[in-house]
Amino acid sequence: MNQNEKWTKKTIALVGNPNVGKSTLFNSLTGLHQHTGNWPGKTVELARGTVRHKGVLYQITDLPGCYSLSSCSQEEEIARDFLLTQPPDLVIAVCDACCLERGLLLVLQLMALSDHVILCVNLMDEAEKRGIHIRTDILTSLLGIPVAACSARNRGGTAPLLIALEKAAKSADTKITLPEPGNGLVSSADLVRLSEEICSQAVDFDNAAYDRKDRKLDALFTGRLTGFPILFLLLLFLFWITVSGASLPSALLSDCLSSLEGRLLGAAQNLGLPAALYEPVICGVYRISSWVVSVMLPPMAIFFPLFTLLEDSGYLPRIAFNLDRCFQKCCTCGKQALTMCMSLGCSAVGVTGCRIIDSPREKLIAVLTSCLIPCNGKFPAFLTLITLFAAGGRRGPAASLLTAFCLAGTLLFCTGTALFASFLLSRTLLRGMPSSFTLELPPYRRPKIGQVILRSMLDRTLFVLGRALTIAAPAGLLIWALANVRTGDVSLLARLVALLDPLARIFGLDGTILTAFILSLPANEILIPLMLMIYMGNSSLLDIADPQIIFYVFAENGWTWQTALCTALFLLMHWPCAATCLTIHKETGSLKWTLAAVLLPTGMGLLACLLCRLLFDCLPYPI
Ligand SMILES: Nc1nc2c(ncn2[C@@H]2O[C@H](COP(=O)(O)OP(=O)(O)OP(=O)(O)O)[C@@H](O)[C@H]2O)c(=O)[nH]1
Ligand SMILES: [Mg+2]
Repeated sequence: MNQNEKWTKKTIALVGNPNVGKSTLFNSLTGLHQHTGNWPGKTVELARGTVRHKGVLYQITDLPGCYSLSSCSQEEEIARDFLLTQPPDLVIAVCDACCLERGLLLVLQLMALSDHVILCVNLMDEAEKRGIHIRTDILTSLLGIPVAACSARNRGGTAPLLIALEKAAKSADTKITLPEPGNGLVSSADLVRLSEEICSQAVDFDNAAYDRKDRKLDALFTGRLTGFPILFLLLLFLFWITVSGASLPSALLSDCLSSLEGRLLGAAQNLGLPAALYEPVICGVYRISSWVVSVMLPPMAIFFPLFTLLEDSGYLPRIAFNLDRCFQKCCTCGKQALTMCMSLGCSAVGVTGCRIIDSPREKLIAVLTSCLIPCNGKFPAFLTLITLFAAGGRRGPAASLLTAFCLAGTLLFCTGTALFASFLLSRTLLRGMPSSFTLELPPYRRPKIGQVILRSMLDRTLFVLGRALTIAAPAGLLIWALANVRTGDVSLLARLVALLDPLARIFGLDGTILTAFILSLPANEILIPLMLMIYMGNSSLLDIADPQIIFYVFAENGWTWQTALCTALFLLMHWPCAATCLTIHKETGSLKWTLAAVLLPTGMGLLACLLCRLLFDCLPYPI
C-alpha cells in the first residue's frame, strides 16, 4: 500500500491578489522554493506541493495572483479555470493586511464560488509596523469563515493558518454562507460596498497617512530628473561590488580546481588507464566544468543576492515605471522592463517571465528581444574583454570601478538595442498599438538579508550554475572530440576555423572567434577558453587566469581594438544559447518565431560588427 494512502487527503488552492505573499506562504508550508519577490505577477503558472499536518495530507496549489475571477488577464484565466475545472477541497484566500479592502473583493467572489473558503490575512507584521490593526474576530463573525492572521515570511508565521486548516479539515463540510445581504451577490458594486463595510468595522488605522514615506521615496526613484541617474548609480554600485568582490575567490577557486585536475591526471596515469579513456573525461568534461564553476560561481554568488535585495525592496517595478515612457514610444509594454531584469540572470528565465505581459503581440516582442540583454553567462567573456582592453589588464579598486562603469554603460546600451529592436518589430512584423500598462507599485519592504542570501544562493545561483554545468559538460566532450579527431593531418576544429575565416573577416572577426561563438551555443561561459584553446593549437580547453597572457595570445593572433570591439558587439548581439532557444520554442510553440529570435539578434550583431569594421577601415592609421 502506498504510504500516502494512510493519510486523509485534502486539496487546497492558494488564491489572492498579486504580491500578497501566496508563494511565500506556499514555500513556508511545503518547504519548496517558488520564486518570490516584491512585485506583482511573479507566479505565472500553477505550482504544486504537499504538507502533512495532524494526519492530513494537504496537496497545495499556488495560483498566479488575480484581482478578480472575471479572467481579464492570462493569470486570472489560469486561476479561474483551475478553480472551476479542478475545484479544491479548500480555498485559502490570501489578503494583504495593509490593503484588506481590495483583497476582500476577491474573497467575496471566491465565497460565491466555493463553500470552503479560509481567509488568510497575510503581512500582519508589516501592517502592525504601519499602525494598521486587523480585528480577525470581527472578520470571522462578519464573513462567517475561518480567518487566520499570518506573517508568512517570519518563522512560525503560518501557525494560525495551520490551526484554521485543522479545524476546516475536521469538519467534513464547513458550511460557509455569505453575510446578509449575501448569497447570490454578483454585482461588483455590491461587492465593493460590502467589502468597504466589513473593513470599516474590522480595520483600525493609527495613522491614515501611513504610506507617506513610500510616496517620498517614489518621488525620488521615479522622478523625471532623479529616476534615471539613481538607476545608473545603483547599477554601477551593483557591478562594482560584483567585480571587485569576485576576482579573488575566482582565482582561488580556479587554482584549487586546476590543481585537483593535475592530481586526477596523475592518478589516472598511475593506474595505467588508457589516455583515450581519461583524457576526454578530465581534459574535456572536468576542465570545462571547473572553468564554468570558477568563472561563474563567485560573481553570481555576489550579484544574485544583491539583485534579490533590490527585488525584495520593491525597486524593480519602479524601473518598469521609469522605462514605461520609452517602451510606449516603441509601441510595446512597460512590463518588458521587468522581464529584461529577469533576463539579466538568465535569458531562459526572462523568456518564461514574459507571461506577465498580457497582450500576445507585446509578449512576443519581449520574447524575441530578451536575449539582447546580456545574461550571466555572457558576463565572464565580457569581463575578460573589458579587463584586457578597457582596464589594460590592471587590477585593483580603480580598475574595478572602471570595469563596473563599462558594465553599467553596456547594460544601458543593451537596453537601448532591445528598445530599438522592439521598435523595429512593432513597426514591421508585429504592428499594433501599445496596450495600457497597469502594474501596481508595491510598498517598499525591508528585505530579510539572511533569507535573501540563502534563497538567492539556493534558488538562483546554484540553479543557474547547475544548468550551465549540465549543458557545458557534454559540450566539453564534443569540443575535445572536434579538437582531437583528425582527417589527414588536420583536426576537424582547425578545418572549421579555416572554413569560417573568410566570412568572419567581413565582420571584423576571425575564423577562431566565429567558431568559438558557434561552439559555445550550449553555454556562453566557455567562449574565451575556447578561443584560447584554438589560438594555442591545444587539444583541450585552456584555463588561463592571467590577463597579460590572454592579452599576449590575442595580440599574437592579430587582435586589434577593432577585433575586440567587434567581438564585444557580437557577444551582446547573437543567437540565444541552446536552453533559451528551447524555452522560446516552448513558450511560442512555433518554430518560425524561434527562428526569428535567433535571426533578429544575430542580424543586428552582424550589422553592428560590419559598421564597426567599416568605421575602423576609414581611420587613417590602424589601432
Ligand atoms: N514583511 C513581510 N513580507 C512578506 C510576507 N509575506 C510575503 N512577504 C514579501 O512579500 C513579497 C511578495 O511575496 P510573494 O510570495 O512573491 O507574493 P505572491 O502573492 O506569490 O505574488 P505573485 O506571485 O506575484 O502574485 C515578497 O517580497 C515577500 O518576501 C510577510 O508575512 N511579511
Ligand atoms: Mg507567487
